[in-house]
Amino acid sequence: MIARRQRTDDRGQKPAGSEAPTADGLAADLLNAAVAATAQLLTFNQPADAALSAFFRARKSGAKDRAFIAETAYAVLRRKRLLERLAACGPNLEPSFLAPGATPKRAPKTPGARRISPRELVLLSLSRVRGMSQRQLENALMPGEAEWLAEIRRQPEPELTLAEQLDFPDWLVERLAPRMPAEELLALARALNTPAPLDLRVNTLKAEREDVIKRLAADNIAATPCPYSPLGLRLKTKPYLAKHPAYLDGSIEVQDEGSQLLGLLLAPKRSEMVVDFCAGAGGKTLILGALMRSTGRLYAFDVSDKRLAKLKPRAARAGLSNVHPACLSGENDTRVKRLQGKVDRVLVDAPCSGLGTLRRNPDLKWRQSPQSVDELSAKQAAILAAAAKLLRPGGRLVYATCSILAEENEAIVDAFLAAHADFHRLSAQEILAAQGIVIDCGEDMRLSPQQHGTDAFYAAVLERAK
Ligand SMILES: C[S@@+](CC[C@H](N)C(=O)[O-])C[C@H]1O[C@@H](n2cnc3c(N)ncnc32)[C@H](O)[C@@H]1O
Repeated sequence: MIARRQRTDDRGQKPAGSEAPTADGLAADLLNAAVAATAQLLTFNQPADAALSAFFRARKSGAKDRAFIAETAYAVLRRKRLLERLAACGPNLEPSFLAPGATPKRAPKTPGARRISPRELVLLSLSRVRGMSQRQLENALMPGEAEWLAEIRRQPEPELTLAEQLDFPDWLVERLAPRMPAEELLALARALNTPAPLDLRVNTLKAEREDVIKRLAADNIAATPCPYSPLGLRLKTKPYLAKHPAYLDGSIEVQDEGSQLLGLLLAPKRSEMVVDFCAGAGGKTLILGALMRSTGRLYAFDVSDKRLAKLKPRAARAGLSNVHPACLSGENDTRVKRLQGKVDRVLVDAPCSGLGTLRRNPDLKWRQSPQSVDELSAKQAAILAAAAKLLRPGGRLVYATCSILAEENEAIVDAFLAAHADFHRLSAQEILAAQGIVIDCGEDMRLSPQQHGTDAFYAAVLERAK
C-alpha cells in the first residue's frame, strides 16, 4: 500500500497503519528496505510521498511491508531532531564498529558534530519511539547493533532544547515562540508529530452519511461521524479505499475534516457563480460543487495543468456537472479579468508552507525555510488581491491556508483589509453556528490538531460591501 502524501484531503488511498512485525520479530530484509526508503526521503530532493512512490515502484513489496516501510520512514521524519540527538549521545555506528571485536568509537563531544546515518535513525526510531523490544529487533540487526542500542539506552537522557522537544527547525521555533506560550507550542508540536486519522467526506449528491457508515461497516470498516462537519466520517483504521465501491461510485472522498469546514465556511448556494481560485486537484472544488447541488457555475482555477487534470475524473465520479476547470497563466490572467465584479463567492485556498499538515507531511518542516515562506507570503498577497476583484458587491471570499505561521495567515488578511476599505471580516464561528456547527474556532477560523483533531487550518471570511 503506497503511502501518499495527503496535503489536506484528497485521493482515495492512504498508508495502512503501522504494521507490527511478526511474532518472529522484524526480518532483516524489511529493516534494510525501511532504511533504504528513509535514506531516500532524507535527501529531501522531492516530497516524501513522491519519493516513497518512486521507491515502491522500484521495489515491489506486499501491502504490510509497504505500510511498515512507509510508517518507519515517516516516523524518522517526525522525530529527526530527537533521534539525531540521541544518536549523538552514543558511539558511532560505523562499519568499523560492526567488525567482530571492534571497539565502538566514542561520540564527539558536540552533538551534531558527526553525520548520523539513516540506519542509526531508523534503529533508534524503532526502539525508542515505536517501542520495539530488543527481541523484536534482534533477527534484523547487524553485528554490533544490539550493543549500540544498549549503549545508547545506558546514556543519561540528554537535556533537550525547546526546538528539539518540538522537533521543529530552529527558524520555525523562532517564528512561533514569540506568539505562543511554550506549553501551547509543545501541545501543537506533539499533535503535529502524531499521524493523522483518516477522514472521509460523504458526497451528499450520492449518499447519506448513515448509509455510508452501514456500507463501510459491512466491510468491517468502522466509521464514526466527525465532531464538527456534518459531512465527515472518521475511520479507526486506514484501509485501502481506492477500489471500495463507495469510493468508486462517488459516495465518499478522502478529506480532512478541516478542509470540509472550509467549504462550509464559503457556503455556496444553488445557482450561484463561484470561483475556487487555487483549485489544484479539486479537493475543495468537489465539496463546493456538492453544496451547490451541481447547479450554477463553479470555476476551478489553478496555474498547474497537471493538478487540474486530476480534477476532471474526480468531478465526474462525484456526479458534478457544474465544474469548469481553467488553467491560468497567473493571478492576472485575462479569464480572471473577464469575471471581475461578477462572482458571488470565491475560495482562495492559497499555496502555503503546509506546516499545518505535518501529521501527514512531516517532510515539510525540513523542506521549508524562511526564504520559501517569504516567497509564499508575497504570492499569497498577490493572489488574494487578484481574487478579491472577482467579487460582486455583497459577495463573500474565504482566504485559507494550512499554515501555522502568522506571516501566511492574518498578516496577509490584515494587510489586504488595510488597503481595501470596501471589504470587511465576517465571523467564521458565527457562519458555522448558523449551520448548526458548534465549534470554538475564533472570528478567523483557526483549527488545530490538538484542539479540534483536524490539520491546522487558518481561514478568514471577507465580504465586499453591498
Ligand atoms: C493549497 S493548494 C490547493 C489545494 C486544493 N484547493 C485542494 O483542495 O486540493 C494551492 C494551489 O494553488 C495553486 N497556485 C499557485 N499559484 C497560483 C496562482 N497564482 N493562481 C492560482 N493558483 C495558484 C497551486 O498550483 C496549488 O494547486
